[in-house]
This record gives sequence, structure tokens and C-alpha cells, in this order.
Amino acid sequence: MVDTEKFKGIMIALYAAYDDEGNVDPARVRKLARHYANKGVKGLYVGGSSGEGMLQTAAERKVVLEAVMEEVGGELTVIAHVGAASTRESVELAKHAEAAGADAISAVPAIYYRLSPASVERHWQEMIDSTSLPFIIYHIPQTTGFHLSADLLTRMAAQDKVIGVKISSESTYELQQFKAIGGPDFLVLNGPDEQYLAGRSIGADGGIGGTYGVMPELFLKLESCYREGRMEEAKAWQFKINEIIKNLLSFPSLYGACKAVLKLQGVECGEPRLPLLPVPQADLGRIALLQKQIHEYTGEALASAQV
Ligand SMILES: CC(=O)N[C@@H]([C@@H](O)[C@H](O)[C@H](O)CO)[C@@H](O)CC(=O)C(=O)O
Repeated sequence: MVDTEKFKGIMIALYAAYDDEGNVDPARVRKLARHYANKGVKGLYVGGSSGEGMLQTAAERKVVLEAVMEEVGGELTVIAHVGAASTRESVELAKHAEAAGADAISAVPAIYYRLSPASVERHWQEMIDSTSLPFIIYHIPQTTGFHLSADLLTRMAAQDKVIGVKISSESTYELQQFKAIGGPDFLVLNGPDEQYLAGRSIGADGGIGGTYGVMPELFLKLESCYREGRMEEAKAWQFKINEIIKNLLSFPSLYGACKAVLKLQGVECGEPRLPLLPVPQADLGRIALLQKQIHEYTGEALASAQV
């Protein structure tokens, strides 16, 4: 039986970190991972959507995971997203994740081809069978086009190694249904950061999110209010977070905006890889204003923690 406690809480979907020429930069990856370890988050989700795993070669993805493990392995929970277009590459990455010491692997159904449930099941099963690591399904139908059915989830969740699902679809009803299918010990991790509180309230055990990375203190605060039953306060923090997210989503790419904000926080991880667009020069003033707002809210969150 896998102890799932270490997967519950605030898990950052780690951004990709590149040098100024756009190459994966292990030193910047380590600095980014350390930045979050120092903030007190539960763990990192490496190589997912925010991590641009789908835009990197398998060799690059291995370098990223190794850098993360060297910096925070054993200190933070590390989930390696190993999903790739082919099952072969996903299995290669899964085996590498086990050798590197990751705590779990996770994968999207696959990309580009329209796949049948049988095909996705086989794809995931090959990864699951290739290691002794726990497996977390990554359900993100708006990007993969594959909708995880109750039937398939039921079959997957029946396996001991399949410990949970990260659900990035926007339906909290679906989240609640997934929890009901998996049962109380099956992890359900909230994907839409805008609905963290709604997801938690309806059964999520924690969350994995991309925007957590520019405001971890606010999500940690929201989580602690929720745990302590201070729902009105939790709601107020979720609303503040949503102001920031709405703003982040107004830039040409979310990840470009997040990285530009992070740079102002003193952590450089380059621009996103094309086709994800960086922030245009003309929009840098808006990024500065956004960072100012995050800074103010973070100050409030930290001050209220001391009361
Ligand atoms: C569709 C999507 O990218 N969803 C994000 C959210 O963090 C999302 O960026 C946020 O809710 C803003 O819309 C995460 O669920 C994805 C994620 O955790 C990842 O980067 O792997």
C-alpha cells in the first residue's frame, strides 16, 4: 500500500527553465526547485504542461528531472510527468524517473492521435508495468481531446499502483465523481487553479497547478484556511488569486507571463519555448504591475500567518 500523504497539499507544476539561448539549463532548474522548497510547498510536478515536457526531447526531460532530484529529492515530493507522443518514449522516461528517484510517475493519455479508450489503457499500462513507482493519471481533456470515462477510471483505479488522478478539466462534478469511483484512499488532485477551493471542498486532496509558481504563499494560505475550516477567509484568498490568474491569462501565453513575473521575483528561467509566446516588450509594464499586486497580497498572507 502506497502512503499517499506525501502527495496531499500544494504541488507546484514546475516551469521549464532555459538559458538565454533557449536550452534546458540545469542550474536554473535547480534554482527554481530550491525557490519552491524554501517556500514550504509539498512537492513538484515535473515536465507537465507548465513544464513544457511536450516541447522537449526525452534527453532534455531527463536532464530536468535529474536536476530537480539533485536539488530537492527526498525533501519535496517529486512527480515526474512521463507522458509523450509514443508509448515507447513514455516507458523510457518512466524507467528513467524510477532510476532518478522520483516519488511517482504521471502521464497524459498521449497526444496528436485520436485514441480509443483501449489504446489509452494500453499506453498507460505499459508505463505502469515498466516500474515499481505509483502512477497518477493526468486528465486534461481540453488539451489532449481524450475524455477519461468512468469505466476506464474504474479499471485503472482497481490497480494498487494507480494511486490517483490529477484532474484539470473544469468540472468539479467530474472531480467528485472521480473521487467516488476511486474511493477515499484514491488521490484526486485539483487542476484548475481558479477552482482550488471548490475542488478541495468537493473532494480533492490537494492540487497541482501552474500559477501556484508565481504566488505559492497565496495557495499555501488558502490551503491552511481551508484545513482550519475558515471558509470565508479561504474564499477571499481564492478571489484574490483569481484576480491574478485573470490577469496572467490576458498575455499571449500564460507560461510566458508566469516566467516574466518570476523573473521580477529574482528567479530567471528564460522564455517559454515556441510556439508558446514570450511577453512582448510593450507588455512588460503590465507584468510589473501584476508583480506589484502579487507582492502586496503575499505580504498580507505572510503577515496574517504571524498573527
Ligand atoms: C489547462 C492547464 O494548463 N491547467 C493548469 C492550471 O494550472 C492552469 O494553468 C491554471 O488553472 C490557469 O488557468 C494545470 O492544471 C496544468 C498543470 O498542472 C501542469 O502544468 O501540468
